Amino acid sequence: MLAPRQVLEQLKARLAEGIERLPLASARGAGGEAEQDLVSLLLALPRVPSSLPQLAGAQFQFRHVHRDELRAGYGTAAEWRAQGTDRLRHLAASGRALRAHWYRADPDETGFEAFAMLGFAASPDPSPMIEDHLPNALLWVPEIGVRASEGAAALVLSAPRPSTPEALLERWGAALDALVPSLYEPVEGPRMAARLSREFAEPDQSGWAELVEAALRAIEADSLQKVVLSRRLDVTGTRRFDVDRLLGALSCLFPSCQVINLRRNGSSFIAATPERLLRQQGRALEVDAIAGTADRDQDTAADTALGEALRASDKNLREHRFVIDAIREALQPCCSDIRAPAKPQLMQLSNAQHLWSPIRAHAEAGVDLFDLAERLHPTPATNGQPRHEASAWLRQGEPFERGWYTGAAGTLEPDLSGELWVLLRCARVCGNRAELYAGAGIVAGSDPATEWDETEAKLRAMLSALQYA
Ligand SMILES: C=C(O[C@H]1C=CC=C(C(=O)O)[C@@H]1O)C(=O)O
Repeated sequence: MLAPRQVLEQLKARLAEGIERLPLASARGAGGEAEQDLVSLLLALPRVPSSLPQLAGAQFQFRHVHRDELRAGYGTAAEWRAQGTDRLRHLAASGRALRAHWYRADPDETGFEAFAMLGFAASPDPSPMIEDHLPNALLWVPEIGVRASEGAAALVLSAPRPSTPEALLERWGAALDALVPSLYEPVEGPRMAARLSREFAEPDQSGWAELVEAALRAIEADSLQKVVLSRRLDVTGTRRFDVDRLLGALSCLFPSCQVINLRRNGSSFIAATPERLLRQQGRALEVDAIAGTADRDQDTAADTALGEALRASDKNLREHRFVIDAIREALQPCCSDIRAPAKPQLMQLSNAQHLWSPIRAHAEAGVDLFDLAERLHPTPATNGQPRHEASAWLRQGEPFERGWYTGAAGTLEPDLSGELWVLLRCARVCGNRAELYAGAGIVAGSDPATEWDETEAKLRAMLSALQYA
């Protein structure tokens, strides 16, 4: 097996030759310079990375253990930000312009593609409080991307053009020096469990009960059918949280979830989410409807009984049905062959089990990830039904801003297909502080105390991992 130094030397030796294959002069004439031209060079990595290091500066990571997939991005080759109700339309315009001007070379025939990160906060409303960490909505092409699946891996080096071979050799050479040796460092194991102190909860349990009662009154009055309420919990640890270890612990505890890290301006937004907003591959779509939750039990018979009770629960099935119906309605105008299973399946995680309906559909020609995100987000799994009434009710009723919690993030391919995950089971982590978020769907028949316990179970996902980070 090649040593990290040899991997770096091999990549650097191939850099100049790879750069020669890129068209570096701008092909655009006068008047066509408003949007960004990009070049990307893909280089095979002779070894799959064992770790994704936390380097200084902006970076993102997506790792899914069961799917054996990882994607990471470091630094910035290009980015676009947007906010307000048209945020996705603005980013779509940039993405569509980029699609026609993104030149890629894959001299090693890795078969991988270049990629960008697309993500956005729960609400399109601009917020200075959140802006200092992540902008409201962001399309971000990293300077150096890492991509691995099924035992193969590649680096994707990207830069704006026009450029020169000398400039790229210097810039990408430095980026490889900073990243490659640390891709093969041994993964740090978990530490002894640290004590976490609960510092601040919004709402507290009695405020939560009032909020649930108010939601039930709105449902009784027929102005809402479902609304998803959430809470924020701030904790401090007895030591600084180590983001690498935290991501490792989450991947270990939740191997069927997408573990995400979005790091900018000194803090990390971290999630281990079971819910995919959508995956588009060509014209094939997969969308998850996840809603309806029960606890787990260490005793197998008791655990099975909890799962069976969940699948038979009228309240949970109604909560779930709103999500399926809204997804169908959102996809109908631009998709055909929309198929949902007759009955929801059970998705079992280490802290909770959910009702889950994987929905499949076929997108019409020309429909891309931006269109689909705009139509689907937010589903009643995180917002409510009807959509606009539930958003308006939450804006008035919820005592804090959700920020990126219940927003979405994922990766976009140059053909504008890709994958987005709903940002659940998440925390914003900075030093020894973490802000955690969790919510629960309220429908007629919901009980405030049971819903509180459900949010506690959801918070446990991140709390248990933070202890070992
Ligand atoms: C809003 C959250 O979960 C959603 C996703 C799955 C199950 C849910 C539920 O049963 O209420 C929620 O709709 C959260 O985890 O914060």
